[in-house]
Amino acid sequence: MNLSGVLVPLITPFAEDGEIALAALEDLAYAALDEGATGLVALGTTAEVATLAPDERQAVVEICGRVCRERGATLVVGAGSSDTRGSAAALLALKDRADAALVTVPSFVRPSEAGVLAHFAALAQETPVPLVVYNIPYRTGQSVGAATLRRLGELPMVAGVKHAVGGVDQDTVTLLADPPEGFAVLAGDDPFFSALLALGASGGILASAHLRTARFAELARAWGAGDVAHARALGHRLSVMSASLFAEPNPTVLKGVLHAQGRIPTAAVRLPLIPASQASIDAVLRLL
Ligand SMILES: O=C(O)C1=N[C@H](C(=O)O)C[C@H](O)C1
Repeated sequence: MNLSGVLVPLITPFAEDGEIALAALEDLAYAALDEGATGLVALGTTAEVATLAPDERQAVVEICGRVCRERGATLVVGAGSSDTRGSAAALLALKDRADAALVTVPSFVRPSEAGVLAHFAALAQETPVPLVVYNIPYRTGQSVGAATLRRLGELPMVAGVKHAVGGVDQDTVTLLADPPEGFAVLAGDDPFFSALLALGASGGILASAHLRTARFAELARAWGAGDVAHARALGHRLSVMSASLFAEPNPTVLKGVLHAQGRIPTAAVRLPLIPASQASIDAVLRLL
């Protein structure tokens, strides 16, 4: 398993009849890996996972798993909920189907940081695959500070964190100054990818990397190699594109752009998301 470089959380393309466009999904998966991504994330937020039926989720994981196996790439699968027992059951179902699970900090419940730690400690005892904690307080309503993130990173089956706090705050700097041994800190807010790499993040899980995948991979390599001048300039350019992609709720703009490029059959999203405006889509197309 490789939790460095760029992992692409795939969108779920829909056909005219509203069903998943499986062939287009497979094409996106191959394209991401062939253009330099180290892995894929199936069933992330970007996949509109909340709207997918169980059989649809299974089909997505099967396609992503097959493509990753063929390419020798890492597959991370989104799993779990705000219910610890239910999350443990969902993780058991990933045995032999994923290299790692992306597990969001329990949302809406706001269990306290001690509760978050207890949740992941319980999951770490039962999970058959390593866990990547998804820390995204502006979606979950639960903040997790650097001290708790360090303790999470010391749990035996916790391999990393997808860190998406909407900026570069003191906890981010503190964590990256001294992460636990073998604990991968992955940027989860696309516009801050370059900034987190500069601070020592191992990579990122980035919806934006459906586009210009090779350049995002190049950015990770440039920071890793200490090529600061190149990394800084490239990072600024990609960050502008990422910010435009997130001008409306993810993945609505991204889907509009992929459709305009002819890579997916429709730009459709499922409610409660609504399609992005043409102005937002055009703004990204102008930057490509
Ligand atoms: O699905 C994901 O994983 C991602 N989701 C984030 C979000 O929608 O908030 C964005 C990030 O690029 C990856």
